[in-house]
Amino acid sequence: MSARSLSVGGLHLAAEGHLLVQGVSFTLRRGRVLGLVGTSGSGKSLTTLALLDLLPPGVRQVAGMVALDNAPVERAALRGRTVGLVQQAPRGGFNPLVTIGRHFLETLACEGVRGAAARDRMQDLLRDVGFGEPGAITRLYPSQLSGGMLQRVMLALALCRDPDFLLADEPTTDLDLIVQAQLLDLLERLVVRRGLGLLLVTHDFSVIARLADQVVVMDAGRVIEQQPVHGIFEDPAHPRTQALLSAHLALYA
Ligand SMILES: Nc1ncnc2c1ncn2[C@@H]1O[C@H](COP(=O)(O)OP(=O)(O)OP(=O)(O)O)[C@@H](O)[C@H]1O
Repeated sequence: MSARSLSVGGLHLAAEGHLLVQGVSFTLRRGRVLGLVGTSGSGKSLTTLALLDLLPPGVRQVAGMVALDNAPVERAALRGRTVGLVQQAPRGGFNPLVTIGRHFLETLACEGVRGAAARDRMQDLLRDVGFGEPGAITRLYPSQLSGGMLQRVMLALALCRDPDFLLADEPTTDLDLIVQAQLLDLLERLVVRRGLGLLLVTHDFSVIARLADQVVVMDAGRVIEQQPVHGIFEDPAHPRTQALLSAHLALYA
């Protein structure tokens, strides 16, 4: 049965004796978007990776737990089937010597889906992320696709196992504004249509304003504020959130 919520509680991460993330807790709900925002180095990516036990070498979890519907779970077992992951800079996430179709077929084979069933599923997934003619895309190599197209392919690959939750770490960084807007529209459609619970990691308050329901603000490894999106913009409580918002408005308002 599908889980309704994915929580992280009391997460502490350390490297070389220093705490990098301290006491981070939040809950992601199906059909909702949780924005995780903060300056560069505030601990957003490490927190996201810790949810799936994918921390880089040298960084270890010293406390904390991950739970589905409040029941603690083995994090590695969540990968793919329960929780999908999309990261920034999609070109680095592909094998340049292998076609897009091969990427799908290998991922689906891990699920035991092969042959015509795998090809049908691949076409459906590519249509779901907005490719009108999926057959043309599957024959191409990663270098033949734009950054925005690759990000959509990455998204489709993350959806191969029909996860309940999606972690998207800076999914629109490095994309031009039009492609960014298209990708955010697509993510919103997936949340509504599939009932995905989306963790949207970003340093960009415009992205938060566009998509998030609930917002967690991190600074120097800690959660400094957590509230519904309108509260973050209309009545930010923490001075650091206020400073981040002012900096954003000075640049973009
Ligand atoms: N492999 C690592 N070993 C040691 N320290 C690390 C490692 N990866 C990240 N850090 C440190 O952990 C802290 C949090 O990093 P993290 O990448 O989670 O930040 P972030 O908020 O995602 O930043 P950005 O928006 O730039 O991606 C930073 O101080 C960073 O230097």
